[in-house]
Amino acid sequence: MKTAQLRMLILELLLRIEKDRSFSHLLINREIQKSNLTTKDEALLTQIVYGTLERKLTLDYYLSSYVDPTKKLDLWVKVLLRMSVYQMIFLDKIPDHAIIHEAVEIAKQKGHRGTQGFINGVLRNVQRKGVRDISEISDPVERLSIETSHPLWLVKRWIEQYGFQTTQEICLANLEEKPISVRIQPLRIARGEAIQYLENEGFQVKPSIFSEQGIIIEKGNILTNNLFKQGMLTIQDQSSMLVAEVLKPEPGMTVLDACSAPGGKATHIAEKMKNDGIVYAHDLHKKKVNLIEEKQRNLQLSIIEATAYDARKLQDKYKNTSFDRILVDAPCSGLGVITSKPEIKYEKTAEDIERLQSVQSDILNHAAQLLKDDGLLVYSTCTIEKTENEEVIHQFLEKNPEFIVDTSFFNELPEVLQSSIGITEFGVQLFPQSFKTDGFFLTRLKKVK
Ligand SMILES: C[S@@+](CC[C@H](N)C(=O)[O-])C[C@H]1O[C@@H](n2cnc3c(N)ncnc32)[C@H](O)[C@@H]1O
Repeated sequence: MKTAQLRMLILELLLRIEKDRSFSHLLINREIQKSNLTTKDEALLTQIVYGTLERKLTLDYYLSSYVDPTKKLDLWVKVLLRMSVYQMIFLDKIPDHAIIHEAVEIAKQKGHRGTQGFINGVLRNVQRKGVRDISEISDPVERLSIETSHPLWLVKRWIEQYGFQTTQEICLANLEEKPISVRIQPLRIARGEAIQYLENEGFQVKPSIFSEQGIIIEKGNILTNNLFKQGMLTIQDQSSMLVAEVLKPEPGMTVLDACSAPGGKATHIAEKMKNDGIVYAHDLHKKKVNLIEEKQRNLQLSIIEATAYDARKLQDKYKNTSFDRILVDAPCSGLGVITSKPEIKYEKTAEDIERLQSVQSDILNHAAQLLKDDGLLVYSTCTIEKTENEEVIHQFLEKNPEFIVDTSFFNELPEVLQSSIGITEFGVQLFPQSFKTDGFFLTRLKKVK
């Protein structure tokens, strides 16, 4: 693909993410599959799209020296300036004059002469005079917000919850690349065998400490690998692998997965059950239920029965059934997965967090009534918000005094994990900076005997 064409494609992708609130990773993957890009172009596209998104507030701060903030700009002009400045400041692959030339060429195709001149002028200023120094921002909280490109309200909220230093670590970790991790399908391949195979294929990998099924891929494209294509491996963040480990499902059990799509954890549970027993997997959205079925097929499992159902009404469905194990992997703000989905930090609001807490509590309250007396229930989310985690559990325990947090699960975690993360009276919160995983919360509940 010609350079100008590639830049135009990047601009269009960024515009779609801005306008349609599309998930960047889904959009990029789809585009890569469709466009037949070379590996080099693929890497450049991914880097510029993610980088521009990740650094949006920093880039706007840089641009504010040369663009009058009261001037109304078309969205494409703003995005084109951002992606150009991103390349000029954060990448050293392409010379500034080439970046400016390409931006002006794009402007030629999309706008009129005035816009070309404007874009050329702004970028030439950046080239000649450089950008504003962030260290000039005197307020440390505002500085952190601009430096790491996290909205001020979110930074303030995290500082209230975790203090300045942890918040700074969270924000910085959200800008770091996170290695992909995969889970072996243990009924089809052993971890050692998979590691050997991948190493022979030129991959750089290492075993995960989170789960005996986990492998971290440090180098190599797993999507095109045969083990992945044949369903011997599935992609899953290491933090998510903890869920089935902590739930401890056994062969022959009856398990409920209340919020299951796309089935990452349901399939892990089925693997741990040696594909013997039954996992009732539900999701609110019918379309998403297909994803659970597809994952089950790919991994050659058969005990998951997936149907669309609102988890807030589970008691109506299972009037005469109770479960050995229940998983509530609740819908959440996703503020723990900003590394892979940077747009989340700009899109979520404090109101979203409050609204989600009410859905989470509702689902947990309903699902928990279906637990057998000696059963175990895991509640998890991929967010670092106490409102969606600790507070949900706190309120649940107040309403349901027959339940307690089964803190013994902490001692079952790998020792390295135990020594680096803490458990509160409500559960375990993983941060993205601790192990290069998603930010993730989980806890295990059981009934008082
Ligand atoms: C965190 S995701 C689940 C991820 C899944 N457990 C996995 O490991 O692949 C939360 C899911 O809850 C679903 N959901 C949202 N509201 C729901 C409800 N009221 N009942 C059931 N599922 C719901 C969403 O569609 C979403 O797929």
